[in-house]
Amino acid sequence: MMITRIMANLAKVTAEGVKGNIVEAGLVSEKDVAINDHKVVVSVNVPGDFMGDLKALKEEIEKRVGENIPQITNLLVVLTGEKGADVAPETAPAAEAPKLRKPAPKNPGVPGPDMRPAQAAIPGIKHIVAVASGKGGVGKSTTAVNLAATLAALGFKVGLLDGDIYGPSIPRLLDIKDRPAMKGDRVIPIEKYGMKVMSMGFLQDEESPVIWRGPMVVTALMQMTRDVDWGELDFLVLDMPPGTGDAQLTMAQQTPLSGAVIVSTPQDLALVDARKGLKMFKDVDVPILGIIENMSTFVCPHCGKESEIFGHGGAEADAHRLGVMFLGAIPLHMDIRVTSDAGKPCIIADPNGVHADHYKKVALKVAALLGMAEDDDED
Ligand SMILES: Nc1ncnc2c1ncn2[C@@H]1O[C@H](COP(=O)(O)OP(=O)(O)OP(=O)(O)O)[C@@H](O)[C@H]1O
Repeated sequence: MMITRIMANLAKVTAEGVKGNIVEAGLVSEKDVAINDHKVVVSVNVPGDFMGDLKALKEEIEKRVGENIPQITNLLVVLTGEKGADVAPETAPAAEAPKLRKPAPKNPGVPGPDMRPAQAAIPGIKHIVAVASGKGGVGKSTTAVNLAATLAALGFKVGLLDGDIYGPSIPRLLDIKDRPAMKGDRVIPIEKYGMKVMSMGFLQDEESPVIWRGPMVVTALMQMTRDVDWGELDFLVLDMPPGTGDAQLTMAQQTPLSGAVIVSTPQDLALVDARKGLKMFKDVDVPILGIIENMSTFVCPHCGKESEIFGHGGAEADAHRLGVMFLGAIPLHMDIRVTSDAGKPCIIADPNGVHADHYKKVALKVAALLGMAEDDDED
């Protein structure tokens, strides 16, 4: 079995101040190795008192893991833990935190071995905006893709990161079948519709998803945020995994977010799900930019008549009651689903259409809230 051979290879790695090898010392065990087909992700937990050279340790692990296992086509080694986290952000000196973000709470109470204070900003990226939802299926990814593509069409430099590594849908929503290239040890994002896009989906097969465990989700995402050659960006739109579990919470805490946008359907907003999303970001001190109501009204594709199936209108009031901004409403419309399925955001499929207009309003509001545009919309 491949896992046995990988563990044997890992047991060949020793590190300064670590007793025996890294397996014996408990830095890595079978549960830290994810194998998907021919792709392997190894997450190694470096203790806080480790005094050795982290980069050398990472390189040594990278060199050893694949020895005599030619079947491995992709290998991702992630150092986690108090110390290990220092190795990835080589490119991230103590830059100024995004201006909206308050300093990290001293004791945010986030569980997990790789808990650290909020990250330093990533050089070159002005704002990272998380798109989140309290639960799945509300159209979060569709909204993230449309928001990012619209910002790009408005002239901003935009990256889109699919953080939904459990079920990455962005390759499908943007009809991307290419695999990203590497430049040195950095991944070059795929360019599509004027955006730079990165997704775990580019590295895995749709049929056989990787089984991720909490801490690995976070470290994989951090690598995708920092080890990708994003260049200069005004916005990096981060499509979060749906829900508000520990992985999402840690992710929200460890990514230098300028703010979060919550996507909700009208019926969920009145319920607890959207509130959970809000609470999650508040708990880790990430500013909530506002709520986008998705599938707000139903527009009949035959007669064009709008029906408020879910009682549209309450969402805005609910948002205000919850003390957050209402960023706009996107109707439930067949065209949005059809163009998404065809891999085209609305702004590309019909740049002057009514749906593109809805997303433009939302995108401008987000940009304005982050000080990147004037918002002349009255509401
Ligand atoms: N405004 C809309 N009008 C019509 N269809 C929509 C709209 N928004 C999303 N959809 C459709 O709803 C489905 C779910 O959307 P999407 O995959 O974006 O949801 P999600 O919240 O990201 O789901 P997941 O929980 O899988 O991450 C898709 O088929 C999408 O095309």
